[in-house]
Amino acid sequence: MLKINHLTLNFGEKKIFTDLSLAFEKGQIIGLVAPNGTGKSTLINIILHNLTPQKGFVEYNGMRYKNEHDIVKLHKQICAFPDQSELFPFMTGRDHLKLYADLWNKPEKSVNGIIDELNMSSYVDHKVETYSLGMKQRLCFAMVVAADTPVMLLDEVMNGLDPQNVALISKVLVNLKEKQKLIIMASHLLSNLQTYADRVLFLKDGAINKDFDNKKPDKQYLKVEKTEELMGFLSNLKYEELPDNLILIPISENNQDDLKALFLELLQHHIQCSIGRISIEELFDKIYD
Ligand SMILES: Nc1ncnc2c1ncn2[C@@H]1O[C@H](COP(=O)(O)OP(=O)(O)OP(=O)(O)O)[C@@H](O)[C@H]1O
Repeated sequence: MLKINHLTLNFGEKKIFTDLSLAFEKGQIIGLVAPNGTGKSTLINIILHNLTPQKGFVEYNGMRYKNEHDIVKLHKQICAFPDQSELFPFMTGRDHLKLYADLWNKPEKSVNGIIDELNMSSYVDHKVETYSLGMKQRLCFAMVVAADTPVMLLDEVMNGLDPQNVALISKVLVNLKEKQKLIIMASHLLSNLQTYADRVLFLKDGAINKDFDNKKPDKQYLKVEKTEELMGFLSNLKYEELPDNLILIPISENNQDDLKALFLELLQHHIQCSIGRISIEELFDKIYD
């Protein structure tokens, strides 16, 4: 569906992405995770064609940003979460929603359903200049919902929201995913990604350091410290390696006899291990420590 092919982008001497390739499928929530200043917004801006990489290209269903015609066609398919500074203070929230529905050729009446779904009816007919931070944030999200594009790019959508509104937006995100939208969200709210993201990408040093499959957030792993001795016992097993020498062996994805054999080796060689799930927060700490 959406692909990023061999992307390289530098700001002067500063390397942001080096030969980065990624493919995304519809009907998924993708979490984009990294410490401040790593490149999450830059990646979103490249997908939107606000930034042109030095090398590589973005592709959506075979279309690429080649000329004005392609740019318009692609922008019909991709909508980004607007920045609050892009809102017009003297317009109402409803005006903004109608504007986005209109720009993306969506029926104006869809706006009423979005207002109800996002619990905005008490303020949506007031001017934006009277809104709190969280009310504006909900409006910006509602504008993306009104555009109703197959790809939705959400940079820090949960910023400034109270827990009830985080839960509300998360519920709408799940509905959008069920309608086969591709949702890419850069976020620092790791517990929220843990619950809702299907896949979490950890950006580091110009590349994806970890592409974590989070479809089964309760998946159990056997966790063992990486040593030369241990690696000798893993030949038949599926495992993942984390940057700080931790080996994760997914229990449900391995043959039970192979796991039993590994347990015996661990016992005989006095190698310590533990069993449990791995959280996005734990991965974050390990990758960026
Ligand atoms: N237009 C620009 N010119 C020069 N450097 C830039 C530009 N835009 C971003 N950068 C730099 O690129 C790096 C990545 O920035 P980016 O905004 O993508 O980070 P981020 O991961 O989204 O951070 P945050 O979590 O703070 O939003 C930063 O070091 C930033 O200073």
